[in-house]
Amino acid sequence: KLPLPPGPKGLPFIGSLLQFVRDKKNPKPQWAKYLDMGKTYDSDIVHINVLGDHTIVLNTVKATDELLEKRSAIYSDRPPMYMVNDLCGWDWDPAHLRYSDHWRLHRKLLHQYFQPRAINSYYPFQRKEVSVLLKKLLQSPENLHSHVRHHSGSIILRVSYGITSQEEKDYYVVLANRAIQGLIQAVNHGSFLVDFFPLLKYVPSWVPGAEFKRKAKVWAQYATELREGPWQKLQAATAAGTRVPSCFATENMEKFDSQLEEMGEVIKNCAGIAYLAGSDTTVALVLSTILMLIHHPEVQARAQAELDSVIGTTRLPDFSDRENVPYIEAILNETLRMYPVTPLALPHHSLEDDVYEGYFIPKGSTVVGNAGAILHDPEVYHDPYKFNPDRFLVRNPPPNPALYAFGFGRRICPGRYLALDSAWLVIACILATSTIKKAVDDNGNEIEAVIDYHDGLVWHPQPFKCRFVPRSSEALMLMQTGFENEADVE
Ligand code: HEM
Repeated sequence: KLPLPPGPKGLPFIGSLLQFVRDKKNPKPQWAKYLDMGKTYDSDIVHINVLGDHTIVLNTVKATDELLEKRSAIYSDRPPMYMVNDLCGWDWDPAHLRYSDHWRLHRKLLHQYFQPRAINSYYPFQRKEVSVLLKKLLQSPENLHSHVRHHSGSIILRVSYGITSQEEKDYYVVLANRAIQGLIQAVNHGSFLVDFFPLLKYVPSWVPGAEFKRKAKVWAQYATELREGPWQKLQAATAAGTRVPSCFATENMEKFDSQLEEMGEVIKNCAGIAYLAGSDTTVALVLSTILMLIHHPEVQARAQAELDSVIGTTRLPDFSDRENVPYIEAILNETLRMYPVTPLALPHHSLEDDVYEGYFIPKGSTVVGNAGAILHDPEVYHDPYKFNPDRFLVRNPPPNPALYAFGFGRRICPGRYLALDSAWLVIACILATSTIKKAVDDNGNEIEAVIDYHDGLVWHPQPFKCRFVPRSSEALMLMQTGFENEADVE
């Protein structure tokens, strides 16, 4: 008998479909639209009904803590996601699996390999790839976005599949990027009617209006290539007796040698999602940080002063320096707060009827933790639209944004430590060696690096240009040589 949380009334039957889900005219990102909706109804949770499908958006820490964390036993499922899973072939993806023992098997494997205790064995690959990146930024800064994508992709391909050849890394980075573009569109809850009318998936693709089926066919092909490509390559190398360096796939195949019939698929799925998730998200974090630094030369100068005084100018910063240079950490935290990579995380799904603050939440609701709203909540982060790394360096700092920027409860991102390590080393090494400046055109005029974001599952800055100006001849040398000790790391 309790009311549903407040939200737009919508039309009979179709609910808010036209009014909200398809609202393309409002330029605000989706997380901000949800936040506005909460303000309109003066509630920290809102309910949206589309064709009888209930979406509940949680706009505050209080609501996500209570439901997604404390009551995680009933909020850790995923919605069925017909477009992306049934039509685009992503049903193997551990991030989309229903809350079950099958999901737990995947989660355990990922946790063991990507937990904080395990990830320092990947430092050598991260140092090696930063060395490659620094050299590229010096030579062709105009290709910044591609360089950063290849940097993140190369690390995760090495860690997941033991891929070391540059040519293969480059090939698979492109392949992942293509698959991600389809996934990002297909996964967005509300973009395709088939998510509300599952029977539509049986409509033949030649029927007028079945454009979604034709798109799904192309995207499914990319999804298959992503999952099969590096995996088949690894299997062929193993069968041929060619040495594959130790990695997630080989270590787990050895560990589960006697159970490969059951575990082979699980290992393959986990390697696939690590490859996918690690290829795109870290890129967005690194690019957003660079963009913020271009706009805040005073922040760069302060970070460089800290690096110089703690590390000196004759070597690159390394992971062992991390706790001694808190300002770099604060810059990353502040970027993650202002421009969270996944502002709406991934949707959860409720397994039982529930009640929150007198509101009824029906079983089977899609539940969205609005990280974007939380990270811009003035009650938690004072003056939230101002870029201010110092907020994290006071005696009682606000919560670390990583608590919300990587999702919630039992589905929280297992790759978060790896991602933060990779981004930290890139930013620390760039700042130690160069000053990031606006690019200049042929006439010597500065080109504005516009802060503009592509809204979607992953919040990417639109392409922008800049230059990396070495801070001294010593710094130039460091950019050219990188971490010399890691040059031979496989
Ligand atoms: C800046 C980088 C990253 C961000 C912002 C990010 C964010 C997220 C978010 C928001 C979720 C959904 C959590 C939820 O449902 O509440 C997630 C899930 C996941 N992420 Fe990440 N991620 C990042 C990097 C990575 C990396 C490098 C890996 C590689 C291991 C990874 C692997 C996964 C997996 C496997 C899941 C599915 C978890 C599950 O459903 O149980 N992520 N990530």
